[in-house]
Amino acid sequence: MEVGFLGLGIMGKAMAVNLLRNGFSVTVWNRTLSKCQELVAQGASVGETPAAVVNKCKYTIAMLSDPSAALSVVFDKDGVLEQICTGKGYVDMSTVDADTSSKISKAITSKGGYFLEAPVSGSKKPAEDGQLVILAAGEKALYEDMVPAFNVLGKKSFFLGEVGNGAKMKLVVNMIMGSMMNALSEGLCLADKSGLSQQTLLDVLELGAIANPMFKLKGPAMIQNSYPPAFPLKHQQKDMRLALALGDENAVSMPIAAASNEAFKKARSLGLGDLDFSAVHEVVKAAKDSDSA
Ligand SMILES: NC(=O)C1=CN([C@@H]2O[C@H](COP(=O)(O)OP(=O)(O)OC[C@H]3O[C@@H](n4cnc5c(N)ncnc54)[C@H](OP(=O)(O)O)[C@@H]3O)[C@@H](O)[C@H]2O)C=CC1
Ligand SMILES: O=CCCC(=O)O
Repeated sequence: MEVGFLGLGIMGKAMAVNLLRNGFSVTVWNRTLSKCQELVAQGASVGETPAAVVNKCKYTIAMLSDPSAALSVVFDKDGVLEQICTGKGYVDMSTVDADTSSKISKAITSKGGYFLEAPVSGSKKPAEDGQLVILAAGEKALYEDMVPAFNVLGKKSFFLGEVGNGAKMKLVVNMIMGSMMNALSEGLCLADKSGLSQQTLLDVLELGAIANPMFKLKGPAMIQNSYPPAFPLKHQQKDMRLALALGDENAVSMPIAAASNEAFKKARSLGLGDLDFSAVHEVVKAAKDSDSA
């Protein structure tokens, strides 16, 4: 199966490599074109523009940072829209809001193309290991065509119906995740300030009802003030912002998410946006230090 792949950031690179390793023929494009070279070394071809990739491939996947990037790659000069046509499919796996996804869907389908949104749950390591959870919605026939690729990229795919449902599900999941990260950070601070071992707290959590892979993976590094980026904090803040907007639209009060968003925003303002989202711990710690001063 030949696929195009647009966007070789933390996630896109790992996903494209996985497709190559599993026998897919992959043509890649990235805004910073030099990042394509690592993929070429692993057997990929390069398209000079998104339009060139779509022209070459029946199916094109995108994994881009945010709504503005997702729109730009489709609508700008040399973008996807210039070459999409009947018989071609476009699969956007970026985390965006439902409105962005709908705009892209309408544009693609107006040219006769098929559109699927397919954001993912799971981070850098699951992307490398083909263990993502895929939250697809849109054109069912395209979903079925993509099953061989989704089986390589993920451990489970959901088809959630009409365009927007995948985006919304992803935002709900990440809203919960961002709030959980803030709760873990506060817990680590509380343990520390009250004379308890943070590592022992993690050991206790791991054995109880709220054990989860995120606490297990991120907790030990947080204790060491280490935040190597797997899921960049700037993207988590974008997801909190988009989830809060979804809450506004539906009149759902989300005070916990709103407070967490403020902490992520503060972290961004301190220049921590490119670190892992667990770096919000620095903001939570600083607040606790100033409270006790
Ligand atoms: N990291 C993670 O754990 C996860 C991330 N996601 C989501 O996946 C998406 C990608 O995340 P991730 O790989 O971590 O992000 P990165 O920041 O590592 O990569 C972002 C990608 O988007 C490209 N890009 C940014 N702006 C533009 C633009 N205006 N036009 C064209 N391309 C652009 C970047 O190109 P360039 O190299 O030129 O900067 C890069 O290829 C995001 O929506 C994120 O929320 C979903 C699940 C997990
Ligand atoms: O959007 C990012 C999700 C990260 C994760 O699921 O671990």
